[in-house]
Amino acid sequence: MELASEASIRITGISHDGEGVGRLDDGRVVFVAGALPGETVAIENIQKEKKRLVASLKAIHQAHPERVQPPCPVYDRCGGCQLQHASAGLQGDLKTLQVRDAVSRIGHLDTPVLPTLTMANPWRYRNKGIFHVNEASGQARLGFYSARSHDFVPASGCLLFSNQVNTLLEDLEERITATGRAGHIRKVMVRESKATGDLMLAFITEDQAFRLPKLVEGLIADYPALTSVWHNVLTNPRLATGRAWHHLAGRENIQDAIGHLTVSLSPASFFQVNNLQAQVLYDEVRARAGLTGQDHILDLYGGIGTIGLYLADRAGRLTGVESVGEASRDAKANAQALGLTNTHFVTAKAEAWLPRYLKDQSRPDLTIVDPPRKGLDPRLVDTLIQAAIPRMIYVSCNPATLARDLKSFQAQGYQPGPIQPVDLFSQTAHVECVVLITRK
Ligand SMILES: C[S@@+](CC[C@H](N)C(=O)[O-])C[C@H]1O[C@@H](n2cnc3c(N)ncnc32)[C@H](O)[C@@H]1O
Repeated sequence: MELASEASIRITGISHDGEGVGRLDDGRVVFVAGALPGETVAIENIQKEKKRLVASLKAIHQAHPERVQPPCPVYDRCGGCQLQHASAGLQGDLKTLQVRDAVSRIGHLDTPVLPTLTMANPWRYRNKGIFHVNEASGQARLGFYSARSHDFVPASGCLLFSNQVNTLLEDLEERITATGRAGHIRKVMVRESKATGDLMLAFITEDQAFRLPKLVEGLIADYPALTSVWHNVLTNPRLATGRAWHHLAGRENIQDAIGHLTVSLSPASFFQVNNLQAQVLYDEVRARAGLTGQDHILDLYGGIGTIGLYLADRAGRLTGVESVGEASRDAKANAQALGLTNTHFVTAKAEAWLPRYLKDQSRPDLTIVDPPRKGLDPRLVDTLIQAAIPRMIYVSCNPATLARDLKSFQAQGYQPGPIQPVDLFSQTAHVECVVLITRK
């Protein structure tokens, strides 16, 4: 439904999706992609989208002094980045604002939010990407979808990936086209080790079998850096990848590193997408951990064990809990490779596992939680509170659910310390946060 054609407004805030936020003359809030706080802009196509008003940016009357020209040629169409029109410094300030807004508006908390730790060089940092395969007039292209749509945008040459990955993607477009069977492949996943330069590639299809073995043989022969190739079967289109992984060629795992920690990971395992900033994030965890060398650390939502293993030199004992079996197995292998004997990794849902564990084990000295965007399961929050867990470090990739969960902890006698945002996702609206939560 279109409500008014045009208006001129002042942008006063930033949404969690990176849109500028302002008000129409009648006081209603409107979200404008591409507009920055402090700017005066002309907007058009003011429409209701779900429960909010959105508008297109028509012209900028007064630009933010740190507005920059987005370097990506498809930025206005691609849904991957939202903040390329802001300088790197301004992106950090906007993320700090986003976190402050979530903490006060959703959490109703006065917890301080520290300035966001940003990257010195905020480009070509991503170590993983999932690209849609699109076929038009017989030519296969790899790319992303526009924001909130299935409009395909070609993305070979993406500035968040290395030249090596972009070269592979461009060549892959030609090779997939040459098979004449582009429709067989829905997506491809690429992982690049920032430590070794090795590449892992996965072809994602709806079919149970992968039917282009010659494509794999050719790639392995021509790309020495391509050390691992997989097939993933995706039957639920709402997911990024399916549960079934079949090994096609090369090694099963790829090695990568976060700071001093070298790890091995399989294709199904979660790994922070930005190695350099993951180290900054983990150092922030370490700075809050207050470890004595004897402590028992519980690393919930542990992935391949990286946070716990990063701290293991200062721990007496480490228990990791992760719901994806492949990731837990990687965690065990990683601990073994490091020669650690004081670690234990469990495949389980943290909310189901913790109550059972606490029945016959003493409370951990430090509990780390690092959930996906939906935040902590309410049952886990209840268990942590009931057990009077003394010290927790919450690592979050979603300020809104972090604020919601902090509110629950604060209401039950916990004190969140200052929140440290870390920018692991430069050019996008996403931000990671670390906070220590102690029992009063
Ligand atoms: C944001 S990642 C963090 C992983 C790890 N801490 C790191 O820094 O790489 C969240 C992890 O939680 C896992 N996960 C999701 N739901 C879970 C649950 N209910 N219980 C345990 N782990 C879960 C995911 O598979 C994923 O590996």
